[in-house]
Amino acid sequence: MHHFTYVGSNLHCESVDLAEIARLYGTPTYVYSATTLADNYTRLANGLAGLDVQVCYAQKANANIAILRHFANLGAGFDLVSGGEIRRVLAAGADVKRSVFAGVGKTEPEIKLALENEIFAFHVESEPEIARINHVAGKLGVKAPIAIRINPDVDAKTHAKITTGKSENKFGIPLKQAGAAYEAAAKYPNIFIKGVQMHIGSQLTSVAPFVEAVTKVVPFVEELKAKYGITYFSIGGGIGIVYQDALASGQQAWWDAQPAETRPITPEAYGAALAPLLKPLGLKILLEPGRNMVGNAGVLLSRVEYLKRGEGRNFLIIDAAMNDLARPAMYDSYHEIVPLHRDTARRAFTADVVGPICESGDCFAKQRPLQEIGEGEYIAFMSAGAYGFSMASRYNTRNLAAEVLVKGGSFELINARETFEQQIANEKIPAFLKA
Ligand SMILES: Cc1ncc(COP(=O)(O)O)c(C=O)c1O
Ligand SMILES: N[C@@H](CCCC[NH3+])C(=O)O
Repeated sequence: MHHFTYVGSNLHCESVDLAEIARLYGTPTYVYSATTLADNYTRLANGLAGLDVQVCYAQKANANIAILRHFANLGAGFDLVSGGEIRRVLAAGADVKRSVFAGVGKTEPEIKLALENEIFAFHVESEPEIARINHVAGKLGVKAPIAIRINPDVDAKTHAKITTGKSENKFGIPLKQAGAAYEAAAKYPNIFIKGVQMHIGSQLTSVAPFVEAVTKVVPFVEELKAKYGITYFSIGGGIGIVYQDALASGQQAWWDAQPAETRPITPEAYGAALAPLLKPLGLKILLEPGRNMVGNAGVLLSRVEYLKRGEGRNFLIIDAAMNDLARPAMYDSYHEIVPLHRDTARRAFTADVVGPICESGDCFAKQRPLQEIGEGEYIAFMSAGAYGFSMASRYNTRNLAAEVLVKGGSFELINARETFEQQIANEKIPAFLKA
């Protein structure tokens, strides 16, 4: 469920008219619902009620410090993949002690920063990384807590670019080699074996691959508990969200109307399927959800610049582009596109919705049925809260979008639109070119 809905003819986030935000701050602008964010956190934590659960929100999905603070206030830690992400936790005034550090390429300065801030654990992705963590911990005179990321070789049945738990993926250590990796880790003087981790992919739309992976790994987890006294098992993130029919899926009635076999995954179904497998372990269970926490809590607002009527094709040219929301260009992913002002009296038409960037890939939707809409009107991309702003770039010297957080009837800018001065500030012309 989410809190984006039409009130009369106008699309609202909670009780704020989104057109008001578009007019006030301009576009493209991301808008997030604080209530949806909180609901998503609570539903997931409650889905595994009865277990000792720690939610480590995967910050890569949306790293705005206001959102981090909101989740931290609710009790979340974070799943981090860079020194920059550690710095964001600190900037949000949150605690790194409840956070884990993943990623295949951790550098020495990043490991040092994590240790200095007493990271909950490193999620180790290779044997050479264990040696490096041991070395940095030794220099600091501390013991580094680690968990090894297991690659269970399970098909997550998601997009090839975001599946991570197959043996051909670069992530983790294969289950068959993991025992030896733990034995090697146990020999290092500055390493403390704390847990075990896995993450099989993103945007999973069914619980079956999660069940398969957990079932496959559980005997090994039991062995690790007996051998090393590990205290936690992180089952990663990956729970998918609804992209098609995103607006309707904000209503309970929509979920109830879906046939049981094809009903999209919910935190409740995820919890119900996994809790019985996890409970007997008697371990703390870490979850690393990203998309499911923020995806349906955000929209991207954009303004129509031109309606170009091509040969047998309409092009709706808008002021957002692939640099603002890269998912359609990168993964051919679908985002529902809706007008901020709905007018049922208007004709329907189909259009390619495109941005102003000089690439044919700068296309959000092809031949999309829409209400006829024209210059100066606003649209919203639904389900844009995850991997939207966090993947934005400045391609074509475009400034990064603004971000706004709504709660009830209030809203506040949580990231002002970048200016060209800010964008260019770090660049300089070297003296040898100033002839
Ligand atoms: C290690 C790890 N944990 C958690 C996540 C979050 O994934 P998602 O946003 O699909 O929940 C990712 C990204 O896929 C990841 O690589
Ligand atoms: N960036 C991807 C998800 C990657 C998940 C990160 N491990 C997306 O937009 O769907």
